[in-house]
Amino acid sequence: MTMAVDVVIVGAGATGGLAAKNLTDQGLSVVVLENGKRFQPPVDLTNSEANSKKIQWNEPRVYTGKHSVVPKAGIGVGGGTLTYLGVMPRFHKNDFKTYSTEGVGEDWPISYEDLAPYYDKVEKEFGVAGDCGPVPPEPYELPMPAHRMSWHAQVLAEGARKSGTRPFAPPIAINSMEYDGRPACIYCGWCGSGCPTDAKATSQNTYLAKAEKKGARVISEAFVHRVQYDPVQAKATGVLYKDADGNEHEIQARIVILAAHAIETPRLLLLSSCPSFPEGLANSSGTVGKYLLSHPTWMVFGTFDELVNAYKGIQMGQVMVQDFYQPNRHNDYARGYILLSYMMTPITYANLSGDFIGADYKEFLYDYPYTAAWWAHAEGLPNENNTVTLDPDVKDHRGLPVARLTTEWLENDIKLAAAARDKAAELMEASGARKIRIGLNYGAHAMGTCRMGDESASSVVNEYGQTHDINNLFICDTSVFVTGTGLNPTLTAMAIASRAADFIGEAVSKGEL
Ligand SMILES: Cc1cc2nc3c(=O)[nH]c(=O)nc-3n(C[C@H](O)[C@H](O)[C@H](O)COP(=O)(O)OP(=O)(O)OC[C@H]3O[C@@H](n4cnc5c(N)ncnc54)[C@H](O)[C@@H]3O)c2cc1C
Repeated sequence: MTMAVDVVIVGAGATGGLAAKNLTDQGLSVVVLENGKRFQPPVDLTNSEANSKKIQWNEPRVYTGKHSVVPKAGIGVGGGTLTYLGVMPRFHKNDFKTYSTEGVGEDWPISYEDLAPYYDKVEKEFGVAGDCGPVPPEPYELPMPAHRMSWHAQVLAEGARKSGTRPFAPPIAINSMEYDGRPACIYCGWCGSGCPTDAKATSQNTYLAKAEKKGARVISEAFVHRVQYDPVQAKATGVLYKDADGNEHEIQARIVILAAHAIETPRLLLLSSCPSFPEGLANSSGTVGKYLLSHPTWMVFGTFDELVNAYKGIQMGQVMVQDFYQPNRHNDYARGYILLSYMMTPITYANLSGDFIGADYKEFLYDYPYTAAWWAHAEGLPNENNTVTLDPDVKDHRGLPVARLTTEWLENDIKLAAAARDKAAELMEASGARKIRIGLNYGAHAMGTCRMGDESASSVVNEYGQTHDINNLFICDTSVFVTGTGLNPTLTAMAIASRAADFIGEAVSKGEL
């Protein structure tokens, strides 16, 4: 099958869905291609932890390097938002200027002020509840009030307050009241397995649903394996994809947008090498796949004499501490960290235990209903050697090389994460835990790999996600991040995508694209 449209978007996740809605509203014909299936959450994703296997990226990848990274990627119409936990804080002003403020990382070509109107817009369109907290980038209001803290969050907040910090209910994209036609949360605790009530905002139940009503087409089980390039026009001309039966299709488009997340977007560019771009499409800088960012994190568990039943309620972020986020020159590390409440369903709890074994492990499992948990979440600085490349040996079921991830934390990352872990343990003790256990240490989230910048020699895209090399090829997912910050990434990725979509619409109306 061959089809011709104005815009083809690869990936129906957080940013792809948003771009589809925005560009459809601007009158463009849009097709979104998604590798995963289309689920009906109330039917397909009800009350089973095993569901997360259906909606988390489940194709092979190769992990190398000294430290482990869990890219936290989704699959299916809705992408990562099907399984994410909805914590949606704004980045801070100095997050965009780490080099000028602390001499580490790099400055972004955009500032907080560039994104502020888009943060505001996305929070309203998507539906975010909560407070901006005691140290926001600027005071701001969210469209829904905060959720009442669960008992788990109250236990953690009490210790945090006793220790002199200011815990608060952070922004979270789960309805605290009926909003935009979706119901209020019933606190069933299945957020990560796919919200069965639609109270959690996903790309599927917000942007994509609206885009499809206006004529956008979302094709699921469509794996894009090549972006087509015409050297005569110096333009991307569309994409090739394989359907579930392995049949080949082509979509021709004036504009190609990659929104496949920070692992699959660079993989696709590397798979799309051609005589004009032998090292990967739009990779004249050689930076496609480099500077893979993630958050160095530790799980910190505290077990109490009384039942906590932390699995009741929203899984993550019913309480956050951001008092240690601001850089402080008295620290022996740069940047900052946050603490987030995080209690998971039983199998994930068992997996996040780290290396407890034998009787210790048995006791840890037994303690589940008595246990509270902080997720200590720090910033990992950009490192050119942290990469996504094509694995030379392992192929997917289509015969295509899979992504190979290489990661190593450097000294600052390790020190910062350790400070976050120790602070979480201190707060847990102040809450009255009788036993504190340090669980898994891993790199969470995936960002970077096609970073934005003003210089075409050292970055892949400009501030609007437009590749320096090919003016009708855009990237609008978390791969464009320059630094990872210590905060959850999705709201910022969506704000960037919203700004990129406005830029594309304007360029089209001026006849520039
Ligand atoms: C368990 C979990 C919890 C999380 N919790 C939070 C949280 O609380 N807060 C937060 O900010 N973030 C959270 N995240 C991360 C969040 O999901 C991602 O940051 C976000 O979804 C990234 O958006 P994206 O548009 O870049 O990519 P995604 O939303 O991942 O969408 C990319 C889509 O592209 C598809 N795709 C990939 N390759 C191809 C291809 N070649 N052809 C066709 N389709 C393709 C994928 O299947 C996927 O659906 C969490 C993630 C997980 C897994």
